[in-house]
Amino acid sequence: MDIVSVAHGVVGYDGRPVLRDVSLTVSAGEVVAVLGANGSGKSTLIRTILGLVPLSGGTVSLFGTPQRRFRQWHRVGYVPQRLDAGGGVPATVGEVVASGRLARRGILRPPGAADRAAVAAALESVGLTGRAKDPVATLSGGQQQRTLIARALAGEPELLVLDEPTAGVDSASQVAFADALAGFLHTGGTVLLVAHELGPLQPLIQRAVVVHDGRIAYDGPDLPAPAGHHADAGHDHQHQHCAEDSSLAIVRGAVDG
Ligand SMILES: Nc1ncnc2c1ncn2[C@@H]1O[C@H](COP(=O)(O)OP(=O)(O)OP(=O)(O)O)[C@@H](O)[C@H]1O
Repeated sequence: MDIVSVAHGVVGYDGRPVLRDVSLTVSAGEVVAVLGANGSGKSTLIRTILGLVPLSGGTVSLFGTPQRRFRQWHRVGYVPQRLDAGGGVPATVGEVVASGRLARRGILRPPGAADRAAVAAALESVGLTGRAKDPVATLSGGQQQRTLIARALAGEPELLVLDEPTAGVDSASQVAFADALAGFLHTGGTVLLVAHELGPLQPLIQRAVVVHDGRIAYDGPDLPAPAGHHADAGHDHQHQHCAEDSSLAIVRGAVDG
């Protein structure tokens, strides 16, 4: 079954086209990375799939249901692009992760054993067991990102959508995240993620979709080769041009051969 299906999707902001006739399907159990240069429309594509940005043309279906009629949002986990952790979130790690259960249990019902077990399993899967009582603000950026991933996993989704889950994240957290993702895949999950650099995620990715100027420029199994020192997991800061170069290399490869 197609978990996600976008057909001829057109999206614009204030009349300015950002996605132009985009079609994409993601099947059950697939791990698809959306790659492309800054501003190419990657975030817009996944936000459109989630119904956070309206289509001005085309259709989106989730789990075989047209998005406008889709109500089973507990089947979808979403980790948005990380905000710079400036302000400090006054919640504990445990509270943030537990909030990922709300769509499952309904706000009025107190958490039960299944909720607590799911939260504990999610914390464990990202390597944050023991940090549940710590305020999120006391964690490193990478650990905060892991908290958000645990929050999404706690909802026991079937589809996980992540916007640059490893951007600017320390290498230990990248590895912890890759392990969590492998565990999620083992349970039959489907993953759609936006990435600039794949790093430790690379072995898990089965398919790359390259967005270029609001269109799908490549969709297939070839992933960008890790480039030189950029491939080093300890290489922490973001090099946007690297992904762009890799994407263009893929596109050229697709055109040439
Ligand atoms: N809410 C918004 N309102 C107006 N324009 C927007 C909005 N969000 C994104 N854009 C613009 O749409 C274009 C595509 O943005 P988008 O965030 O989808 O790209 P991206 O490929 O995810 O980029 P990045 O890698 O920088 O996250 C950009 O020109 C961006 O400035």
